[in-house]
Amino acid sequence: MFPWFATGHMTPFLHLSNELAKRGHKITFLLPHKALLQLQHLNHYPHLITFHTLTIPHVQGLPHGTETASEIPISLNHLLVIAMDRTRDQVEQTLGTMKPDFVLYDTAYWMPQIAKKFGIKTICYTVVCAASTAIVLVPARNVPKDRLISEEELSNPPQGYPSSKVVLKGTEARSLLFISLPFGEGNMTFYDRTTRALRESDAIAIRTIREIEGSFCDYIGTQYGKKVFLTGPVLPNEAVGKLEENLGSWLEGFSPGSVVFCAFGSQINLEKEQFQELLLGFELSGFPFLVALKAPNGCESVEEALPEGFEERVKGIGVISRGWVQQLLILKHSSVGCFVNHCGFGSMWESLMSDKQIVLVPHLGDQMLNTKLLVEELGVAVEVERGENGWVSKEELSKAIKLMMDGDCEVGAKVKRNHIMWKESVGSSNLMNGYIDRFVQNLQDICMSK
Ligand SMILES: O=c1ccn([C@@H]2O[C@H](COP(=O)(O)OP(=O)(O)O[C@H]3O[C@H](CO)[C@@H](O)[C@H](O)[C@H]3O)[C@@H](O)[C@H]2O)c(=O)[nH]1
Repeated sequence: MFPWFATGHMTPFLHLSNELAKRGHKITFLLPHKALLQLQHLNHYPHLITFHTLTIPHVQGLPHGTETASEIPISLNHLLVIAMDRTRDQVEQTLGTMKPDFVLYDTAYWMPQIAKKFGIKTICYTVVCAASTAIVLVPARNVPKDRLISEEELSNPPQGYPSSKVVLKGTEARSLLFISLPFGEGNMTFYDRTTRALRESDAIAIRTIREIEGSFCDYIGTQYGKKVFLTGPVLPNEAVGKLEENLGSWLEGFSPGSVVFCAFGSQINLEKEQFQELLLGFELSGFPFLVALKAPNGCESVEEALPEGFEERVKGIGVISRGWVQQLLILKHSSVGCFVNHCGFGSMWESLMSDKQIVLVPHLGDQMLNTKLLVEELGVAVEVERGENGWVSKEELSKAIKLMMDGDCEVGAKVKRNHIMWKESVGSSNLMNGYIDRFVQNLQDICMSK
């Protein structure tokens, strides 16, 4: 396993490793040392899953010691990509020694080249929604070679794209403009790298299910002329561990379904004004709240960014966490009634599998498409209305929360009914196990083929 050095990528690769180990397979997981510290407790089969740490070279422009995407703002991601490229010799050496049957990777487009030398099959495993690959990263998407792609071009889906609902509108394409920006050795763009990673693999695998994204998966298969295997969402069955004591007893103090929980994953640093506006929105909603957001851009800490007098005003009813929280365990707590999140692919599945009402505030391109899947296709969530330039006002946030928390509101009730239905149909362990069993069979078939 060789995922991109970001939590949202390494975690699903590890969940898949656990499922493969559960079926008796042996896995070597390549990752930076710092990621090992964060992930090792999620390894449920230490006798079968071995972590192999890589030395991440320093790249000029990155803070010294950077090893993972969650340590840097998104604007520096391309430099970490260069650092990943420079681990190529270490990866090659490890593959040559281990000689696995397969290697699963996502962004390292050079993996098929080295794997072929040792007769190892390659699976390009994408852990974002199939819709985002289908709309941006297919050969039919014309990406200009001599200039940056425009917002308007990106808002037009490529020829044959199978949906008119799951598309990017207006300014939503803005966060994806970087795909045509050349960088690093060879001046490749993100589009070049990812399409090459997909094109040169022996097969493509996607962390999704046909029941939600079948048409997008078929489109990707046709575009690349390749087999597409699905693993399902590969969520751990149970949240591991115990909720941190202070937080647990704080939550216990509230009645069932009354607390709003908010988290925006591992990558988003908001602008300070937007960060403050959201906090004021939680206060305005009148519900108790627990917010886990990273310090905004330009601030060293969350404290420094709080609105004037905020903590005193919300004392007892509002908690603003100072770091990573146990999202899965919080989502299991009966006092939590609503989950406000960015709809990263991990959080999208975790929301869907929870019994909490879902309010979405997407920021990045794939998050916008995930949001469309939940809001437009499944009807299990609402998205907070944005103003000009993507601004989320406290009034709109509070309005969306109230809509979802009000038991008598028709919209909230409809969303809840749909959510229960989808949770039951896609959350069954039979369905999830069926996906993994078929995936293992797909791998075995590939192994047998020339
Ligand atoms: O305080 C926190 C915050 C997050 N999480 C967990 O961390 C994961 C976060 O994953 P995800 O929701 O996918 O968010 P990101 O980390 O932001 O994900 C990145 O990777 C995803 C692909 O997996 C993309 O969809 C996103 O756009 C990209 O930001 C989830 O399992 C959460 O449960 C915690 O446990 N505690």
